[in-house]
Amino acid sequence: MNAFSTSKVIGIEGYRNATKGNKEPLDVTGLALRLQQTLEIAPLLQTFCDELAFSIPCDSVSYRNAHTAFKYHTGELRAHRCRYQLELENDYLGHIECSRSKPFTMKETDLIERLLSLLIYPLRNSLLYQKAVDDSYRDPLTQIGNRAAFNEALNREICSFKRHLTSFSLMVIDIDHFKKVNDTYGHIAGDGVLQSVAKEIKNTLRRSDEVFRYGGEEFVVMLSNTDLDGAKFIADRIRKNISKMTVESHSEIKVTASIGVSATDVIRDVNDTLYHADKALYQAKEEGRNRVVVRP
Ligand SMILES: Nc1nc2c(ncn2[C@@H]2O[C@H](COP(=O)(O)OP(=O)(O)OP(=O)(O)O)[C@@H](O)[C@H]2O)c(=O)[nH]1
Repeated sequence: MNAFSTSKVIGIEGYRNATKGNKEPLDVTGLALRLQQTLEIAPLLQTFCDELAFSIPCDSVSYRNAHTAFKYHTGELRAHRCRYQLELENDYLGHIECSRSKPFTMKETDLIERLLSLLIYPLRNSLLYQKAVDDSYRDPLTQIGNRAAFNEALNREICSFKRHLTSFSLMVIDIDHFKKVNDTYGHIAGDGVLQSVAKEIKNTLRRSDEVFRYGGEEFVVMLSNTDLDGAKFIADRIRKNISKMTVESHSEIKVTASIGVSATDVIRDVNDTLYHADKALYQAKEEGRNRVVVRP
């Protein structure tokens, strides 16, 4: 048997067409209210899937958003599928796909479209909310996490250390004589340097490690499950890579950075790890810059 597959773009027009002549006992108001109870995308989709399962037998439902890379999947994928691109006033809201082992009837796809039409407004609100949350944790210049994001990540690591003694290391990275870069080449060039440094640090790290812009020309790197030796090795590599990097559109600018490193220790208070990394940074500055100083 060949798989039946349908693909369609659905927006508010889809709703108007799908509701024409539909006799399904769908509690539109009740569902609309339930869908408005959360701004989190996963619980919203869960509510939608529960309603869908109640109205139409489906083996799987998956959602993905190509703009945010968010994915949601429930159930087991089967051969017969109907797939919709969700749009509202030309805003792309993602793709949703339902599957099962027997074909969907026209009446069923009409009902799916009706349900989707109830989903799209709450979904757009969720996506806008998620974007606002993401933006509040991101530095707009370098597109890496900001200080608020770092504070959250640090709290998570501190809790994990207290509960399971999982070690972590911190690196504080400060660009040397950055004021001189701004004074000599201008603030736009200075911004370019910050972007290049953020990119260089990110490219040097493993995927599991995170870099944040702590403020001004200072960055913090969080290395989970990494001891002091491992952190020093990575810090040396970052320092070297920054000193060799080329700043886009300003190849004449040479940049170096000083790095202070510290790690958790069972004897010392875990809350002081940042303080010690910062102290190590000051020592690196005092000792002549463009170097890594480790403070156990
Ligand atoms: N272009 C640009 N400059 C910034 C930004 N944030 C902070 N700065 C500049 O960063 C510079 C920091 O200078 P200082 O704190 O004196 O440090 P420094 O010149 O790097 O000297 P050392 O750290 O001692 O090596 C100041 O000139 C700030 O104006 C930014 O977002 N963009």
